[in-house]
Amino acid sequence: MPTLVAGIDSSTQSCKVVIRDADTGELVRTGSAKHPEGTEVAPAAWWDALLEAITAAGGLDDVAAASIGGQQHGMVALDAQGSVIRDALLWNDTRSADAADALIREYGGGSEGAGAWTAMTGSVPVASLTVTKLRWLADAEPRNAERVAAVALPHDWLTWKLSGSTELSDLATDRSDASGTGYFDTAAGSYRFDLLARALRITEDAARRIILPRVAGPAEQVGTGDAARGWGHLLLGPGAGDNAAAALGLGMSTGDVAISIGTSGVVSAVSPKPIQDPSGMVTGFADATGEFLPLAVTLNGSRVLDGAAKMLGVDHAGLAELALAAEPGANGLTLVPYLEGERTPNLPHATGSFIGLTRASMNPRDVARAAVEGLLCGLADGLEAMTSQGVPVESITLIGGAARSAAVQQIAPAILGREVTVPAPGEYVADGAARQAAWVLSGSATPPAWSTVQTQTITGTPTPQVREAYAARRELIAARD
Ligand SMILES: Nc1ncnc2c1ncn2[C@@H]1O[C@H](COP(=O)(O)OP(=O)(O)O)[C@@H](O)[C@H]1O
Ligand SMILES: O=C(CO)[C@@H](O)[C@H](O)COP(=O)(O)O
Repeated sequence: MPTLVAGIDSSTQSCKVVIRDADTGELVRTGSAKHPEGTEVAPAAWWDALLEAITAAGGLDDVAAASIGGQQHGMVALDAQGSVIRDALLWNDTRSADAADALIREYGGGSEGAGAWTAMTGSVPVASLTVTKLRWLADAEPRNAERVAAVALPHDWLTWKLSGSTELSDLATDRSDASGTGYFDTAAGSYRFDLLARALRITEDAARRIILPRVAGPAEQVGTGDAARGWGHLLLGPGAGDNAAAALGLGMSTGDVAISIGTSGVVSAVSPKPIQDPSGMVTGFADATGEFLPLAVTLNGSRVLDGAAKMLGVDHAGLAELALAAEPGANGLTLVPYLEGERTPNLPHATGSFIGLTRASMNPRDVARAAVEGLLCGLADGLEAMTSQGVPVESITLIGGAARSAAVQQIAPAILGREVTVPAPGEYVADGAARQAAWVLSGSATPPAWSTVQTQTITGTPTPQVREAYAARRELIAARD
């Protein structure tokens, strides 16, 4: 009987579980369950979905270790009894945009404030980061803020739930997710209680009494499963932020870039040194192995295509067919896809716009093409921001739900100006978590060398004119919103 490990991806839209052979990485079974809609979610819904996905994956009775990768930044505020104080504000909830501005102003504002934050944490605060959500809580719901005894992130809280513990001191996380809070010094690898204090408008002494999950090493066991559920045999890994878990699942190293098109659009790259970008385009997070994982993240990923398909009355295959039937540039039509506001660039109150509609372009093919091109142009901007920080780019791998779109796969090389590789459809975040679990189990210095991911390489003729048109129109929207 092979030794089995479980990897979990608790992402924005769903929870996925993969069970793999710890030695070879071979996929044994899977399960998934949906998450509720919305940018404010009761963490209990993630727990229910995790239990459902575990059951769908055949349970954990024969599994030796598990790790969780999760959507980053979500604020899970706990009281002294370990109860959730209010629904979690997710990474894509923009109500804390003013709080982000205020936190930057308090350090000098503008480039001075942004520079101070990158020096302290690696990132400029935007509404996505937990620190801004805590400031929002302090200002909008002071009674709730007063009750905060611990702050966790989605993956930390779920790992704690898997353990069955109700002791706040058992909360544990990893560097990758801690680095996305905005109160963690990513370069030094330690919490900044002064920033937690500032966020909550309390003294640093009071902030030090708030429990933040212990930051475990990349392959450190953080507990065991809940014995009451029959999981006492299960070793628990520290888990990771979803993007860091994906990097582990893909086996990325310096020079490799992943472009993930899930709910978020993410450009990520492994870096041996911390990245600090005061422009805020690139966030200087950590990875799940001891290195760094700068990201450029948009709020508008797969749902741009979900929305376009719905508008055109087609499914995803139909949308891809329409987009591929159109010419590059969509007859002059551009979609600036800020449907949920935007984070990169930081335009939390922006809305989306079709620009350049004419009688020639007002047809389903060009609308579909503009949707795919607009989505990819936002990601190309993120890639450019990454290279401008000196991050090397040798290969680009497309992952996430919308990377299954034939149109995304075919049009990406033209917009990015580089070939892309597309791995077989899979759950790379959950796979990375499973690899971490196998690493924890092995006790070895490096993650297990599972067989490499099979990929297909796709090339295309670059279409810089499409990006130029997009850039000009993006600036119109930035000036407007
Ligand atoms: N073939 C496809 N073409 C375009 N989008 C797709 C396709 N298949 C799935 N998606 C979209 O991918 C998203 C889910 O991807 P996923 O990476 O699991 O997201 P998340 O990690 O944010 O929960 C959904 O918005 C879904 O509609
Ligand atoms: O905010 C970020 C990263 O900074 C997002 O990438 C979230 O981590 C959500 O990821 P998906 O659920 O869209 O994959």
